[in-house]
Amino acid sequence: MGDSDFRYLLWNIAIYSPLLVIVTCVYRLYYHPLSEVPGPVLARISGWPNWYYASKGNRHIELNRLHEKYGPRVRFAPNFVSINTPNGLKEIYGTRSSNIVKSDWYRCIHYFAGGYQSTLTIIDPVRHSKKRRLLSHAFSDSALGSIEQNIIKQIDKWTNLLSRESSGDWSSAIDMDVWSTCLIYDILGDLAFGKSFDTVESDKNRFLLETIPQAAKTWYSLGYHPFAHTILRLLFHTPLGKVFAGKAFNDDKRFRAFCSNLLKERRQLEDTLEEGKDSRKDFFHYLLRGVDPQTGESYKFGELSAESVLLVIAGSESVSEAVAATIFYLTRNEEILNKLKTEIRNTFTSAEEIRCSNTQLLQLPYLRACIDESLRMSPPSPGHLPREILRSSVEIDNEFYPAGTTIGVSAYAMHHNEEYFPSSFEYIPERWIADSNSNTSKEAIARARSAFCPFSTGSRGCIGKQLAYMELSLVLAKFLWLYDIQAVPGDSTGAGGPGKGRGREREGEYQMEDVFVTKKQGPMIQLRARNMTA
Ligand code: HEM
Repeated sequence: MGDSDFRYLLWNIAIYSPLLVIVTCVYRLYYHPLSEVPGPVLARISGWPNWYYASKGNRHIELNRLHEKYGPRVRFAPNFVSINTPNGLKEIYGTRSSNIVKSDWYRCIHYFAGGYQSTLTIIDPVRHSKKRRLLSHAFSDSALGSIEQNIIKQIDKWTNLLSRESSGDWSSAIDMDVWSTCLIYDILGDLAFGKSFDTVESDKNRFLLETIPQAAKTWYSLGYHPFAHTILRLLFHTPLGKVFAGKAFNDDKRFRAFCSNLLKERRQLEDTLEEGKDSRKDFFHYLLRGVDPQTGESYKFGELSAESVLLVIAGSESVSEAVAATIFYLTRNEEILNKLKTEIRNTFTSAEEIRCSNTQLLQLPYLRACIDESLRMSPPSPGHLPREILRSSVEIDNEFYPAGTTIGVSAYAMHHNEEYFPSSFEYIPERWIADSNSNTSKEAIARARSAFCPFSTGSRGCIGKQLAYMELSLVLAKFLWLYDIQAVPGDSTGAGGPGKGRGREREGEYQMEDVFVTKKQGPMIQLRARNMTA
C-alpha cells in the first residue's frame, strides 16, 4: 500500500466512523424494536453502562433506581430489558418454553472452565434437564435427610469455637462475614466432596474467602463487557492471557485447581467403594456414578470439575450471605431479635434437640419469616438473571418483546417494589405472617409471595433451595439458642447510609456487592453465652 492509499484509507475511516456511530445511535434510539421501552439515553444506545455497573458491583442498586424512575420495564442496554413485575417472573423464568433460554452471558463462563458446561451454566434446555435430573438425586428428601448429621457436625464445631471467644461476658468484636463464610464452606466441602474445607479451624484454605468472590466477580463483569467474547478469546486462546491475565485470573485458576484436586481425591475414594455398600452419599457420589443418558458414557473429568466449581460458588456464597445478612438485621432490631430468641428457646429444651429431622424446626413461623425477610432485603443473587428470547416474540404485561431481546428480573429491584412490599427498606418479618398481632392480611402475603424470588423459579430455579432453608434454620436456631448477640457499638461495617450506596434510604440495609453471588463485609457483632438461669 502506497502513501497516498494509506492517507485515503485514514480519511475514509475519519469520515465514516463518526457517521456509523451516529447512524447506530439514531437507529437504537428511534427505529430499534425496543425503542419504545423507556430507559436512560446512554444505556439505550450502548452496552457500556451495563458493564460499568456490573463491574462496580452495584448494578442491582442502579436497576432498582431505574425502575423507580421509569416504571416496571426498563431498557438498560440496547438489547437488554429489565422487568419488575410478578408476571415478568412467571413469563421469563416460570414457563417451560424453549423460546426463552439462558443468555449468552452464561456462555462466557465456559471460557474459564475449559469450554465445559455445568448444570448452572448450560444453555441448551434439553441437555440441561439431563444434567439437572442427575444432580437432583443429591437434593432429594432422603439424600438431604441423610446429610443433616454432617451439617450439624460442622455447626457444632463452629459454635464450640465461638464459645472460646466469649468467656462469661460480651466477647470482643467478631466478624460475621468471616465466621459465617467459613462455616458454610466447611459444610459445603463435606456435602459436596465428603470432606470439610476446614476453614473454621485452620488458615490453610482461608484463601478461598478471597478467591471465590473474586473469581465470580471476574466472570460476572467480563461477561457483560460489550466486547466480551473478543476479550475472552484473546485471553484464553492466545498468549496474551499470560501477559494480561493478572491477579483475578490467577485467583480463578487457584480456586479451580483446589476443586480439581478435591475431585481427584474423591474419585479415587469412590473407586475403592463397593456399589451399594458405601455410606458416603455426598454430591459427587451421584455425579461420579452418573452416566450421560445420550451417550451412556460417564461424565468427563472436565465436566465434573466445572460442576464442582459452580456448586461450591452457588452453594456457599449464597447461604453465607443469608446468614450474615440475617444476623445484621437481628442485631439492629432488638425487638425482633428478642421475639425470635423467645420462639427458639421456648421450642427446644437443648441445642442438641435442634434438628430438621425430628422437630418442627422448619415450621417455626418467626424463624422462617426472619429468614425470608433477609432474603427479600438482601437477596444473595441480587442482579438481573439474563434470559434470551430465541424465536418468537414474548408478551409480558401486554407488551411484546421480539426475538433477540435479553430479558430478566432483578431480585433486588423486585423485592423493593413498594406495590408488593410496602416500606420495602424496612426489615419487617411480620409481613410474612398472617395473625392478629402482625396486621398482615392473607392477600398481602399472597401478593408478597408472588414477587418473592431469591431462588428464582421454574426449571432453572435453585436446586438447593430446600438445603439452603435447612442450613439457615439449623445455623440460626442453634446460634441463638446458645448465644445472646449484639452489634458492636458504633459499628457501621456492612451498613449503608451517607457516603455509601445511595445514601439515607439504604441506611438500615445490609450492603453487598453484586458479583452474580455477593461480596460482603461484616457485620461486626459481640456474643455472650446464654444465661441458663434467666
Ligand atoms: C440462600 C441460598 C441460595 C440462594 C438465594 C440461591 C439462589 C439461586 C438462584 C437465584 C439460582 C438461579 C441462577 C440462574 O438463573 O442463573 C440458583 C441456581 C442454582 N443453585 Fe442456588 N441458591 C442458594 C443455595 C444453593 C445451595 C445450597 C446449592 C447447592 C449446594 C445451590 C445450587 C444451585 C444450582 C446447582 C443451581 C443451578 C440450577 C439449574 O440451573 O438447574 N444453591 N440458585
